[in-house]
Amino acid sequence: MTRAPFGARLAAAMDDHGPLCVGIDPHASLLEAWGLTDDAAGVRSFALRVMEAVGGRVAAVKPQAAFFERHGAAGVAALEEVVAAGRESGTLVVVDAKRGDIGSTMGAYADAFLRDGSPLAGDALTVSPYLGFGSLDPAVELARETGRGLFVLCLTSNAEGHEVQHARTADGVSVAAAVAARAAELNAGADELGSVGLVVGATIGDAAVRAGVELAAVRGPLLAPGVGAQGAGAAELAEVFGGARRQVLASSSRGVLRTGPDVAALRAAALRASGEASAVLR
Ligand SMILES: O=c1ccn([C@@H]2O[C@H](COP(=O)(O)O)[C@@H](O)[C@H]2O)c(=O)[nH]1
Repeated sequence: MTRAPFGARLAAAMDDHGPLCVGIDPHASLLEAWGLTDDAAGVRSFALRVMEAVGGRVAAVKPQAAFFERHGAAGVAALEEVVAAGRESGTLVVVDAKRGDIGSTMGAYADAFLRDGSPLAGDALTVSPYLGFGSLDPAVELARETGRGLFVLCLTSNAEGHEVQHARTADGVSVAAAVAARAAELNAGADELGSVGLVVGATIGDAAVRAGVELAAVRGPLLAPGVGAQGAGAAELAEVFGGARRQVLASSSRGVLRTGPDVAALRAAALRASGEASAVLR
């Protein structure tokens, strides 16, 4: 199937709907709060209700694969339904599975999440470069071939990320800066926004500056989890992203999901979060 590159599709979606990605994280506690069972049927109802509320109204959704996988095959089947619902509503789907492995195995992950015809293939996948950036090559190649995108973990929103991401290579460059530089190389030929993005937490304060990561130079999208439940808001987005703010896709899961299960309330929360992100990022 021929489709425009992910970066171009995401840029258009953010222009149309604002720079918000709604995370679909069916935590056990949220399932209980929504009156749903903590099993695959509950996860399915939860996720499809979020899609009903926000499909066609926000730039992207980000199902967190772990919350589906914890319910086995039936949970994974629910994730497949979310991917299909995104396709039907025209909302981009970023599957947050954070895959990363030796190249030969990475090829199999790429087949699962990035190959046309796979029921788990959304529009983009989160990947981990911490087995070496080159180990991601099979995913990079297949994503390019199929017009899909990648978000490579760079500066994550959790405090523990620091010990790996701020470590220095033999050249004195931080690991995060080396990851960002490799992503920038892959985006070199892109017209507007490239298709190889980074994950940069909205909670990291001045860490990009301290790690020498030149966010704008990446020329790809910057997925920014941490908005809402992890404490980041407009001020934090402005601080972290500065001159790269137009590349940012802010991501909020529990901040929106807590307002469910009412569809209208979920939709209102998502639109409010999208408006707040637009005010600072667009
Ligand atoms: O650095 C990262 C990378 C990914 N995440 C994921 O985003 C959501 C955050 O959920 P909230 O409820 O909005 O806190 C979750 O799926 C994480 O796995 C992240 O938080 N930080």
